[in-house]
Amino acid sequence: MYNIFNAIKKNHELIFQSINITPMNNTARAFTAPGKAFLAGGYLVLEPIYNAYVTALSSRMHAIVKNRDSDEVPSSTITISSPQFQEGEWKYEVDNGNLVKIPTEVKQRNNPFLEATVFTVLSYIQPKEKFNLEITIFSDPGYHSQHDTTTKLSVNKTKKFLYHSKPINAVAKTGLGSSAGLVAVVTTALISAFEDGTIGNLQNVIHNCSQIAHCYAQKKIGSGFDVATAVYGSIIYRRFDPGLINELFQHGFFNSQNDEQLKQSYATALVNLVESKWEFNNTRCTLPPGIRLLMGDIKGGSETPKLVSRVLKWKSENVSQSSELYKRLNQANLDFIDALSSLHRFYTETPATYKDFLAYLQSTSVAVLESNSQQTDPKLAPFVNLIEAIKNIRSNLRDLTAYSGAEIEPQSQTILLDNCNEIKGCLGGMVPGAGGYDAICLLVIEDSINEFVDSTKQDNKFENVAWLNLHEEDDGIVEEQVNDYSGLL
Ligand SMILES: Nc1ncnc2c1ncn2[C@@H]1O[C@H](COP(=O)(O)OP(=O)(O)OP(=O)(O)O)[C@@H](O)[C@H]1O
Ligand SMILES: C[C@@](O)(CCOP(=O)(O)O)CC(=O)O
Repeated sequence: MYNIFNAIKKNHELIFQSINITPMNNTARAFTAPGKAFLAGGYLVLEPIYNAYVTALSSRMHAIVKNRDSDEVPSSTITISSPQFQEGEWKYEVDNGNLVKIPTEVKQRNNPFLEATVFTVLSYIQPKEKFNLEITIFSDPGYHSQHDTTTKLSVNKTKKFLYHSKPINAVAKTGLGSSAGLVAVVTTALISAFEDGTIGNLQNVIHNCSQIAHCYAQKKIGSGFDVATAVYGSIIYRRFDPGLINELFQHGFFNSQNDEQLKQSYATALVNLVESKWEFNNTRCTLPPGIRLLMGDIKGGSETPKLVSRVLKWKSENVSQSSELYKRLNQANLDFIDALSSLHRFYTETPATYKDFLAYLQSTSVAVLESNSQQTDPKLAPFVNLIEAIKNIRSNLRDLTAYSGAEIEPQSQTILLDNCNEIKGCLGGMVPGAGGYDAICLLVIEDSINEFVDSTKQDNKFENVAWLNLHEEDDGIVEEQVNDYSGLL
């Protein structure tokens, strides 16, 4: 009979054949993973048939991992510190003979995302030798409120971080996906501590482990767009089958965590899942040349789980109305994705003409273009299609708001986005992700961005918006220079 366990083991050994499972002493490596702006596909992306468009950001989560002398500790230890936050240290002591075990923090400090990451990676790799790992986390300024902070720079001034006076749970977030970035970068740091190669060939393993750990920490299976973006960068994303992870979480191990046989079969199921090929879309993308993402943090906030459960309830109770609306919203999302790729083609084929049109658009606004739509130059079509797609995404999200009662594009956000459309250089904007009162995302012509921001500063229509100092950087996980963190570690 074909022995599935041996097949899995063989594959596992193949993946790790270049990996030295004993951590290398006193070496350090640094990695970063980006935050996200979810431009198109919210709600629909919960189903594995719809594509979404997610942009990776210049705000990144950092992890520097060091292998310390294992003789310094009584048993294998992972110490994770996040020095920008009060009480930001979590220490996990584990037994190499018993790694398929949910670790407890030595001082009972709870960080479900770190706990889930340590649990998942150690159950997956099961290092045989004793280890003593030290991981330091930093998050770029965009992730959290900048209120009540002090700044520290690295010696060579390439890294700048804000230090908060409170613990992580008491500091307001801006919604860039801090937990997804954290899980992805700590997963990478942990896996890399046991290998001596580059991370390129481990990207899918890192992604799958991170998705499993993130779902485990959240106690729910979201679409995973934030974790996928943290690993792969800006992507057109269609989710994986949620059944993959559901099945793992229904394993008997979670009901009887001391049963040796269940531990073994859980580890086998985990290895199998991490190393299998997941069906999902992670096609790389990037915004067209000369077009910049501008994100505004809004005073106020919304809770994604509440919005999601309201939409899902309405959807299940209104099957035909919801399927028609989903169809229209999906078409608008696909038109948005198509418009962006036609702009890339336009630029590649005739860069000079593309730049001329961008310059023309700098002198006008979406509101003016809409009022003159009859006279618009037909050559402007690729840009007009983008503007039109954004308009259609918004009008369908407003319908979703009205039908479901979930405040996805509430009236104050409609007014704000319409006001942005009055300003020269803005090609339109939307409520990102689940929407609500958290944020807005705009596409603005790069050369107009300073003028755009300045004109909003003098206008009280924009008093509730704080423009975030970030832009698209389309890379996923990358390895950084450890020296760039000197003075901070
Ligand atoms: N710099 C950090 N250091 C330590 N833990 C962190 C850090 N950033 C995030 N976390 C962990 O992630 C949790 C926040 O995760 P949560 O999913 O609530 O927010 P988020 O991912 O930023 O949300 P959103 O998807 O809306 O952006 C924190 O409570 C903490 O456990
Ligand atoms: C509503 C949803 O589709 C997007 C949530 O996005 P955000 O966390 O608001 O950026 C949920 C999900 O995809 O998990």
